[in-house]
Amino acid sequence: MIARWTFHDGDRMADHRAAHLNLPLVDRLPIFISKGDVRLYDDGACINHLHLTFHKAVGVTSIVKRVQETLSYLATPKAYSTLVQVNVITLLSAAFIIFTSIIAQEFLRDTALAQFIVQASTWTSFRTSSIILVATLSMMVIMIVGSWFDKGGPAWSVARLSMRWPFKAIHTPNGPRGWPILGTWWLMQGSNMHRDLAKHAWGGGDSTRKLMALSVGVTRIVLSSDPKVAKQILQSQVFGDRPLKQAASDLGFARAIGFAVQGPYWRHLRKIAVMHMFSHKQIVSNYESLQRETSRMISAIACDLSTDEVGTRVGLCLRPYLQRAAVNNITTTVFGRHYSFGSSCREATALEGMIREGFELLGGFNSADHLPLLRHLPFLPFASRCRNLTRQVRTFVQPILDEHRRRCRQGDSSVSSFVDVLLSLQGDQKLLDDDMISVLWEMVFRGTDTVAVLIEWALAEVILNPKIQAQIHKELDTVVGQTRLVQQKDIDQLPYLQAVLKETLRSHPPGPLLSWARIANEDTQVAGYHVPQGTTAMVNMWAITHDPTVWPNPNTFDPSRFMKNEGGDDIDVLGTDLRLAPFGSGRRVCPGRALGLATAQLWLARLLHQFSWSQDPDHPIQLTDNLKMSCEMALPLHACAMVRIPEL
Ligand code: HEM
Repeated sequence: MIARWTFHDGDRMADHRAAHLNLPLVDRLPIFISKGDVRLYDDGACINHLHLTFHKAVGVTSIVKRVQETLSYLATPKAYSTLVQVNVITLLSAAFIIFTSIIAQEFLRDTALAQFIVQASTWTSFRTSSIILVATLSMMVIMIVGSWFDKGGPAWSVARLSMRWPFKAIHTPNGPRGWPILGTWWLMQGSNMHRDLAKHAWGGGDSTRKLMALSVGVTRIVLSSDPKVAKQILQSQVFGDRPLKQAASDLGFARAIGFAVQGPYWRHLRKIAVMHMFSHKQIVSNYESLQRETSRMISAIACDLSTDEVGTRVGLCLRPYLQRAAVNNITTTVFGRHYSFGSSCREATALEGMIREGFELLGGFNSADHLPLLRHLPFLPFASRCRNLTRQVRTFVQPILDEHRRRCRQGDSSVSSFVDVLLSLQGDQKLLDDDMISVLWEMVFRGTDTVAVLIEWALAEVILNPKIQAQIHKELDTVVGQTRLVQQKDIDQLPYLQAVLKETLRSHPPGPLLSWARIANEDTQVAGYHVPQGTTAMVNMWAITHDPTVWPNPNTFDPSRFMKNEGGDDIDVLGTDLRLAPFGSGRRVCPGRALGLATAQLWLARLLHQFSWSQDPDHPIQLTDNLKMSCEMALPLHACAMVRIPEL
């Protein structure tokens, strides 16, 4: 490669090196250099080494440009948080100096040393720190007051200030006004966050429906509630990374598929996931264990069914059955192991505890993700909880890896679980143990609650709509009959059951905000708005699936909208059609979607084939959301069941 480049006066070296010459970045500061040391590389080898001298034309344009660059830097969130830190340090130093002079006066009294300390602190350090303090406080007050008047909250105000200086017209998205420093904090948490965000997006008209600006502390966010704009975000390479939350980072998830940054390592993991862990062959080979776990769940439910003294059926809380089956389903797939929950099995209890703790840490709102200074406060237990969990997970998973290795050495080369898949990788495909633990543990987190939550919602809707239940029973009896159990191969012949599941995914997407957000890795345009690098991008899938302009009568549970023979649209839910993309879309689409869907279809089919369900009069069903890591029913589903087809 022979690269030619004419440097113009005032050009930024760093940009040219990165953009045109493929040269290593030496400095990223927005400064203009007058002398340059340029090396040209071809395939890593230095082929030319030039010393260039630039002659700066000192004119009005270059001075304005220089001021503009400096102010742009000052108005970035990074500079803003530096300002806050300077302020805190200044306050502490001032307090320290006052304290020292008081002590000196008190203990050294009229000695020469005391007089020196008092004078020095009064006239030098104290004054200097006071000036810094007043200056930083005034800047903060100006920024805080300014941000109060700006749409989208303070993080957006800071970004706009940086982008628009001096007087550039940049089109940025609109959004609700935020509190100083905190921004629209109140909108970004709570069990109904997806609904609140949808109300704001719809309330602001077409522009905020397409793209709404929000701020939480220093985090600048854009949120889309429109299928076309959502597609633009999710399928773009620019939004191919995720913001690394403190929990994800402390739990080692930066080395797992969900949070690894786009690059050779992430591509390697995705390839392993697509080709080995979630390949059609692997999913088919899991059918047997899936059937076994489903049978165990159904037997447990059947075993606990009872009637009271007058023969009325007693209701069951279904959540524990679904959750435990989901954990076992995923642990047999991932580790090749089944756990006996509810017994005195210590491993099962530990596993349940770790999963619960992981959900709380990863699914909860952590202020330190948005105000990084808080991470340094020693009395917040978040970091130590993450460290404890990481230790526990390692202690739990490492022996499983070791045991699989031992079996392998003894000649057992069967590949039946994800652990086997990862251990069977050879050469440069091999992963380190710690990386394997992160990958496997992420699968356990992601694969566990989603399916259980989905089936709980599906059963609740079916029980509330007896006609729908009757139609599923009719379809099942026609296709499967009453003399055998549902098999995986029957699912294709059950279009109505599939439509019920799709309608559940539409009405109650398990990840209404697609769970984990994306981040812009460079400045870009979305829906005609400028979105700066580092902006967190979210999609409100719940808002899309409840938008009457996208789905007529969105609040009615109507599976026929997916039945072709009833005039419906049998759309693909795996990420191609953004009107219903509960598994996300693009390069970060859920790799476990086929497995998750196959599990949910079999569970629903078998639960409805083998039981007839009705409301528990003591616990009327309420369709209220509770958004945690996934969006579950706020009140767990209680229902009465009558056996239609016993476990064979
Ligand atoms: C009903 C079941 C499921 C639903 C609704 C669901 C939903 C999602 C969603 C919305 C995302 C984010 C996609 C995006 O950013 O575009 C995701 C990512 C992910 N899911 Fe699932 N999921 C399900 C089941 C599973 C299962 C069973 C597994 C694994 C065993 C799994 C593993 C993952 C992983 C590893 C990611 C991160 C992918 C990446 O960032 O590259 N999911 N899932």
